[in-house]
Amino acid sequence: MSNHLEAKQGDIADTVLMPGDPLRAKYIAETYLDNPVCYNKVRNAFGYTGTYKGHRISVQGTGMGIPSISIYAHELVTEYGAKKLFRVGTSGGMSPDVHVRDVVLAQAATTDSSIIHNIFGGGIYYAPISDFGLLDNAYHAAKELNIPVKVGNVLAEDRFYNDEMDRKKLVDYGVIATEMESAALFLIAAKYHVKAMSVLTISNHLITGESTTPEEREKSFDDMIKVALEAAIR
Ligand SMILES: O=P(O)(O)O[C@H]1O[C@H](CO)[C@@H](O)[C@H]1O
Ligand SMILES: O=c1cc[nH]c(=O)[nH]1
Repeated sequence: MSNHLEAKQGDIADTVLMPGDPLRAKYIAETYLDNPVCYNKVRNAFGYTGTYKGHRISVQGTGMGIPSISIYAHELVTEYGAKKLFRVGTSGGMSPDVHVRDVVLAQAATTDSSIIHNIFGGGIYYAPISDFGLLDNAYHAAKELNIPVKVGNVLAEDRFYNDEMDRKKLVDYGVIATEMESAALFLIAAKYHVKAMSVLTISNHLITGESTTPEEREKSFDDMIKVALEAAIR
């Protein structure tokens, strides 16, 4: 048991998929895992462990934003020994090169989060990046599954509603999509010498206005989930 998870030691696998939405965790466990067992219901942040093609995998809802995922990532790694973390999340398209339902592999996560900058101070802007091995696995898993992916720099921003953000400049500098957690996940993984990456689905587009319903967001992003699961067992 940790501060926010009621799992017992051994209940959580080394490899954990981490959607922001706890109901997406339930959907992934019930749809893709054999014999899923729910190990956490604290705060409705559902967590399950089961097997995928014979490999033990957990899926843990992390909530929204850097403070929330930081709690779950920290406890999964330091209290339960998780070693490979895959965020599976929705994201807003920013570049004209991405469209609704595209799968994005986050190579790096640019951020405005003071949580990240405050760790280093002294003018340092740390560059949180995906683990190259996991990224490589996800890229090749997607190729084998015939699922097209875009690989690039994503924005992990502190505010969902943020009309002060200069998105055009970020797109000019290669940022393709926005979400709210990856920078913290990559930073925590670096701190504890474990591996992390993010597989995202474009759920809406901030420039074109394309969007999806909450039900679609909860259930229909199977390509992202398949890429993460296949990457996890490679
Ligand atoms: O779909 P999830 O994984 O929650 O991710 C995205 O959706 C939430 C905002 O709607 C933020 O958590 C953002 O990162
Ligand atoms: O953080 C997010 C997630 C999905 N869509 C957005 O526009 N922002």
